[in-house]
Amino acid sequence: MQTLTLRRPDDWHLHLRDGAMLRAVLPETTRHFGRAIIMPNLVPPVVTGREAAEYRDRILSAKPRGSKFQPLMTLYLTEETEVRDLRAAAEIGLITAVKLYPAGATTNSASGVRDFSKVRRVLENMAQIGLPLCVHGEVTDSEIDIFDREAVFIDRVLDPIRRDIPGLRVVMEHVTTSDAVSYVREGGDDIGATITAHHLIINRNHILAGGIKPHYYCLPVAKRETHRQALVEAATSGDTSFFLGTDSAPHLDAAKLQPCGCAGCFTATNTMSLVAEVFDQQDALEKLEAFTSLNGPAFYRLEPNADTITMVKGDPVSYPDHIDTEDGPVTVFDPGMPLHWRVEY
Ligand SMILES: NC(=O)N[C@@H](CC(=O)O)C(=O)O
Ligand SMILES: [Zn+2]
Ligand SMILES: [Zn+2]
Repeated sequence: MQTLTLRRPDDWHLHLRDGAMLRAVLPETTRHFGRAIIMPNLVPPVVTGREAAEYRDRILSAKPRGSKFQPLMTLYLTEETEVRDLRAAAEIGLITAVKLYPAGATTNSASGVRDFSKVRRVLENMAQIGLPLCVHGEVTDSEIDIFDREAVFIDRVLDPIRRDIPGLRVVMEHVTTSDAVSYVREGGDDIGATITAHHLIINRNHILAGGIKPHYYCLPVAKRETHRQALVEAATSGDTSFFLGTDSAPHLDAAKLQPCGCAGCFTATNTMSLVAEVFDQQDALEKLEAFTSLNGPAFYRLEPNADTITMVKGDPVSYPDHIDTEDGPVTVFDPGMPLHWRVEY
């Protein structure tokens, strides 16, 4: 039997939501992960230090008994974000990063940034104190094709910001293109990128060919196969700039299975099996720990988790096809292929 022992993994991009959804999805993450960067796109968003502290407390109260899981909080950057509040939250270790959503780019991003000159002072302060900016990297202009929005964002928004504010530490979240992979690979120590499990597995055909698959629809939308291959190459290369951020984004099935369904794949339940399968297929299992457990902490200047998990290879693993919440089911991401690695308890 093949086994693999890894430092306990972290999730550097996670949506937990709130209320009934939080209670239902949190155990799916705490089962395997030590820490996670918690996305602030609640309704209304988590904008101030006080709101982040309150949200952190709600997460801690929903945590399964005995779990040592640590939520790493973020603030949602708006044009009104106050430098003083942000610096105070960073100083006491309440927040680990700040999240930039271009207004209108994705789920619950209406309060995001429209005019980047309005957040310049905040970004300068973040550069001074080394507080990372997590970025949803897509332009929102309706005339830009949805498959080009990430690449155009790099040229028109991200690169100018990074030139303007040297020393700003940036995580390009959920990268989906070879353009982003190259930009991050050549971008030096102040830029990293998260890659999701689902973008390592699906390309745009999986969403559209042979019938539309709402559960594969997420933002940034999966691109053509050559881009998926670039992501797999980056993740399995061992390059320290790339680390796991699941972007596990639960939505009720009732909200996804609509004429205008919302964006997000829910992968918290089977992430480690998904990612291990991809690495195994690439003959790169020796690089799995770097991607899931070491590169992320190194970028965020934190220690890796002290404890480990063990994964075991065997007969195909089965997962529930959905989890139940008080408000209805949430479908678990189906990779469309057997998964052979499971986390042992
Ligand atoms: N990824 C998604 O498709 N959706 C995320 C938002 C995001 O991460 O962009 C969500 O909050 O549902
Ligand atoms: Zn996003
Ligand atoms: Zn997300």
